[in-house]
Amino acid sequence: MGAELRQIAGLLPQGGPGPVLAVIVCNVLLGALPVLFVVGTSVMLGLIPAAAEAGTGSAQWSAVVFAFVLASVAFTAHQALAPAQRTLGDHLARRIDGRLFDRIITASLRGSGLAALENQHLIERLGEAKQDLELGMDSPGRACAGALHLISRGVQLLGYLLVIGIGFSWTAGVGVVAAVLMFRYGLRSGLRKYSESWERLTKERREARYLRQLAMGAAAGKEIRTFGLVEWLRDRHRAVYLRWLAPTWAERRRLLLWPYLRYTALGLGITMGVLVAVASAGAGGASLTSLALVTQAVLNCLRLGEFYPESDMQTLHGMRAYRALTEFEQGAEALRRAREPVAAGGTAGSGAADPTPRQEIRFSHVSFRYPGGKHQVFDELDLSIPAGMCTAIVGSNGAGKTTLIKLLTRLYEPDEGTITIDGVDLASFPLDAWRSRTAVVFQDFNRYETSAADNIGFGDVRHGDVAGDRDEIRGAAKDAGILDTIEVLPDGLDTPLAKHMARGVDLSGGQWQRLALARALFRLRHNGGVLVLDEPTASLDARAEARFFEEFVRPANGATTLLISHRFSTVRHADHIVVLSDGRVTEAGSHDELVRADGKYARMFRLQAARFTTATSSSTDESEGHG
Ligand SMILES: Nc1ncnc2c1ncn2[C@@H]1O[C@H](COP(=O)(O)OP(=O)(O)OP(=O)(O)O)[C@@H](O)[C@H]1O
Repeated sequence: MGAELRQIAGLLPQGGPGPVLAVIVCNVLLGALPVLFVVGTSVMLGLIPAAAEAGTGSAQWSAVVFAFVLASVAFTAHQALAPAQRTLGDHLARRIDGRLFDRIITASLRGSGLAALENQHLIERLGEAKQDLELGMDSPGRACAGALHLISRGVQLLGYLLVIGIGFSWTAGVGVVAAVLMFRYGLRSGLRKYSESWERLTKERREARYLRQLAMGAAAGKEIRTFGLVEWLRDRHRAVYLRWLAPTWAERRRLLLWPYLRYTALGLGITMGVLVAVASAGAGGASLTSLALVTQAVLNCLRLGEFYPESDMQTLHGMRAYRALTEFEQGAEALRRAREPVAAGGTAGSGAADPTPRQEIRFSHVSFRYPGGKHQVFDELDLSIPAGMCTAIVGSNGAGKTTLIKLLTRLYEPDEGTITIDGVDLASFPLDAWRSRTAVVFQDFNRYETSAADNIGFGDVRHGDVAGDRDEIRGAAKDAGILDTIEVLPDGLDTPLAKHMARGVDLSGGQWQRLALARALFRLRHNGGVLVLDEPTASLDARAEARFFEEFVRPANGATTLLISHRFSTVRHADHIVVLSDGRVTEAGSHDELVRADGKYARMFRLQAARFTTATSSSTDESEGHG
């Protein structure tokens, strides 16, 4: 508890002084009022015999009425304040969780590189933090509110200690408080151990969650049905769930039940002793008031040994998300320090601040391995990408083509070697200046759930209002061959591209790909100099693919284009073709040169051409049918 309370105390200021103070005051009152009620009712009880004798209107009678009013006010105020405890606590929790959401977003977006977001351990920690915060049941905000709610129980305990101590005996008061603390200790330590064992089963819970997600998603749903995986999925989920449930129940009995019973028995023993002492004091002539006072105080105290629903689980589990977030922040920071460029960049050695290539982009002796990765993706890679032309990169799966783009866009830095622009180290240009020159269509491009205009305008948000530059957006859409599709949507360029939004629609895979191309073109129109295309025709139909080079790559005139594709019908038109294999360039030249050289490129080309010829000779012109 100590470490958790320290973390909670460190987080509390995030809630703001006003809300924290309000929760504290509310809890102090909620703790004091029941004690006041006990005092009021006990005093009233003690005064009744004398008041009955003196009759109405006597001073004794007025004293009874005063004690009654005091007890009633205490009772009513407690009833009225109890909902405020929850409301104020909720408000504080939301404020603190809101701040942590900001931290999650900041931590995720921090830095210019991608290493933290591609690190399995860190991304899991981030996911855990996000999930607990989103659920909001045992979040750090709830832990803070829960810890402050403990004040109310603490004030009550202290009040009863004073009542028993003053009204009867300090030894009895300390004994009862000790019994209560013992109940609580048994309960809390059982809960804590259970919570630790729960965290040990994270792997099983994650797998069960993953299987549930598979069952509920449309994307996976297609394969699950067509491959007949329904039974497999159901059985697997049940098995994983039981694998997680069985030890959980065993632990519950071991960690929660037995310690709870042991400590409860001890606490009850002490309490019984105190009650017997109170009873014998009563027989020995103690006053009615002190007898009522002590009996009520002892019984109410006993109730404080129970589970606190407003605090216990929250303070035990709530800080899990905070720890996960802190771990992500620290891990990401360490990765960044080790692997990332200084985002502001340095000054270009040549004195030129503009990184637009005029002669070539060159990879010289570049070696690279992903952080924590087992194998070297590049080993002394040497590669020249001539400026103003289209260079195509081909290679088998896993050869490192996408990694090459990540290095070029400086999402990662080479472990060794340099990338230069016209002889100047790329790392010496300001990162923003370089990124603003590059337009990239990634293989797994984003599908933004916003309007079609935004989806294109995101290509260059620095151009004022994202969707404001309508003519340019239309121009880019036209060049990417998607304008006709957009114009027939319910609200044209303003149509939201998400089915769950009002008047929203979804596009086909190929239409989305054209939209991603339009986004890159929009950037080229404003700022580009380098165009990077990773599998840009993967979802295009045959006719669009055949025309892709002429209609899309050629018009990007003057841009230095890097094209990655497995489709040789696209690749063959490139000015320069490079074959990547085993982390190095094994062949380079024009299509004709490489075919003449009769190496790997020629073999891959012939293989695809032969397939195409066989396919087309055995069917009618299928491509026309899809156009
Ligand atoms: N984030 C990552 N962390 C660790 N290893 C990675 C990561 N991304 C890719 N790799 C590994 O790096 C190697 C190169 O991957 P890359 O995605 O660059 O290949 P590719 O040539 O683009 O493949 P494909 O043609 O299948 O798209 C592969 O062995 C892959 O497993």
